[in-house]
Formats: sequence, structure tokens, C-alpha cells
Amino acid sequence: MTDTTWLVVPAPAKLNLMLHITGRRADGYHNLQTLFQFLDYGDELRFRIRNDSELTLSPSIEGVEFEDNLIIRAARHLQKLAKRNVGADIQLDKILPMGGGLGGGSSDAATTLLALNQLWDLNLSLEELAAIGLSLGADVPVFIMGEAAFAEGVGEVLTPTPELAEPWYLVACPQVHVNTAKIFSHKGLTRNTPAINIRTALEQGGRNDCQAIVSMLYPEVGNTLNLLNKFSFAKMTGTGACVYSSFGSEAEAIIVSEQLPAGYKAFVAKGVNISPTHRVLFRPS
Ligand SMILES: C[C@](O)(CO)[C@H](O)COP(=O)(O)OP(=O)(O)OC[C@H]1O[C@@H](n2ccc(N)nc2=O)[C@H](O)[C@@H]1O
Ligand SMILES: Nc1ncnc2c1ncn2[C@@H]1O[C@H](COP(=O)(O)OP(=O)(O)OP(=O)(O)O)[C@@H](O)[C@H]1O
Repeated sequence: MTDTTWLVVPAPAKLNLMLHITGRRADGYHNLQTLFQFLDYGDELRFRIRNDSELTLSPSIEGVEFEDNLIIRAARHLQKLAKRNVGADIQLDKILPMGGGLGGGSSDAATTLLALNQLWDLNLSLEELAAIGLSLGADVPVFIMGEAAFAEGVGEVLTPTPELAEPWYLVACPQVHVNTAKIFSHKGLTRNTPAINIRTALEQGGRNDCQAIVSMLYPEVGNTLNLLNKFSFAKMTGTGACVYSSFGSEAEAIIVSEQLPAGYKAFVAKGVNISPTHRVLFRPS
């Protein structure tokens, strides 16, 4: 008899609190230094085991083919590693904007790897799942490991940073889709920022080396930065398009969000150093 209950698991957003590009590797990828923090806000996935080897996903994401969806690509990896036929029905509540720099696709993939590893009794370690995740995207490993972290390499060499403050953020999402590969291949991108150590990153923060190029290519991003900067220092996450400011309380963040022009897409969320995915799967209260 198949268990018909659904396992409900969040797929949170991430912010890059700083993002320095320190070099370009022979394979075209870039070495970077970044501070990742999770948001208590994001997509939600539901999983139910099937007793055949089918995978289903509903609803589909407009413009993303079934087999290209990072959720399905993640599940296919695990199916190959399972020594028996395994299948699942998956439901997706997509909240995070795509191409927003919030890591939504990577987070969906990580949640899928973590949840199906558990449901299919595969017993893969977090390190093994992170290695599979890295083949899907540079941002997947941090979501697998589940701790806010200083990341180096292409984002996969992680040092946890539990000492990060957990402020409230106002995140504004200009309605443009930034193509990550296009930004990393831009000739004007700063890609020689000197490496810093983790202590400096934690004490002094840092900038986002992609911000100037993205603001130039997508003026909506620059305009949104200017707008938020009127209230509180604003920075872009990842390769954009979303930008954020931090606040000491939820109420302060909400007051500023209410002053944004009508129609502006924005949300308020708490920064958290433990991923909500881990809280549900590994630390249920
Ligand atoms: C910018 C960040 O979001 C920071 O967290 C990530 O580094 C990007 O991670 P991601 O969206 O998972 O990116 P991937 O899907 O791995 O890569 C998309 C494209 O961005 C470029 N890319 C990405 C990451 C990296 N360290 N160097 C790169 O040059 C590559 O051209 C790659 O083809
Ligand atoms: N489940 C998924 N959710 C979102 N995007 C997906 C998914 N599967 C595949 N994709 C593809 O991945 C692309 C990047 O989506 P994502 O939401 O991760 O962007 P992002 O927030 O800019 O990521 P990052 O911060 O990692 O650069 C999308 O444009 C889409 O084509």
C-alpha cells in the first residue's frame, strides 16, 4: 500500500548580502565570495510517493519544459541512484519571481533532493546531495546544507556564519528577468576584486560586483535601488533583479513598503540563518 499523505516542504529564497567576483576560471565560471542568508519566505513543494516510477509535477511553470524544470532534473538524478523503481507526485506553489536573484529554482531543486532522499529512503548524505545539487546550479549546495554561509569557489565552498544578524528585509522585485549567464559574460563586469577573509566580510560586508552592470542593462533595477535608498541603504541580490534593504523590525519594513508606488512588487521577510527547509525536515518542533 502506498502512503498517500503529502510531505509539505518550503523552498525559501536566499539573499546575497555581498557578492565579490574574484576571478574567472578556465571553464568560464567565476570564482566568487558571497554571504548567503535565507529568507523565511519562498515557494512551497508537496511530495507524495507513487508505487510506480512516474514523476508528475503540477502546476507546470509557464515557459519551462517538464524535463528542464530543476525539480524534475533533481528527481531524475535521485531516480538514477535508487536501486529500485521510485516515483513521486509533486505539487509546486511558486511564489518567488524567476530571474530575481532570490535563487528560487535552485531552492526548488534543493528541497526536491532533500525531500525525495527522505521519502525514497536513499540515505544520501548532505555532502552527496550538495554535490548532485552543484551539477544543477551554483546556488543549490547552500540550500542543501541549510546554514547561512560565506561561500567561495563558484558558491560551493561553504563556511557557516551563524553569527549573522537576522534582520527584517524589504525586497523589491522590478518586473524584469535578468539572465545570469548574460551578466557573467559581460565584458564590463568587475571580475578582479581582491579576495577578503571571512572576518572582514562579516565585519564590513561588501558590495555586489554585478550591481553596476545590471543597473546599466536593466534601468528598472537602478531606479528601484534609487527608490529604496531614499529610505534605507539598498543592495541587489545575486545577478538581480531584486533589491533589498534591511530593518530592525517588521513594522519598519512594512511602513517603507507602504510608501512604494502603487503596483510595485515587493515583500517583507525575516532573514534566517537556518533554512526553513531544514527546520521542517530535520528539526520539527
Ligand atoms: C549569482 C549567484 O546567484 C550568486 O548566488 C550564483 O552564483 C548564480 O547561481 P545559479 O543561478 O545557480 O547559476 P548557474 O545556473 O550555476 O549558472 C548560470 C550561468 O552563470 C554563469 N556563472 C554562474 C555562477 C558562477 N559562479 N560563475 C558564472 O560564470 C555561468 O555562465 C552559468 O552558465
Ligand atoms: N523550478 C524552477 N523554478 C524557477 N526557475 C526554474 C525552475 N526550473 C527551471 N528554472 C529555470 O531557471 C531559471 C532561473 O530561475 P531562478 O528562479 O533560480 O532565478 P534566480 O532567482 O535569478 O536564480 P539565481 O539567484 O540562482 O541566479 C528560470 O528562468 C527558469 O528558466
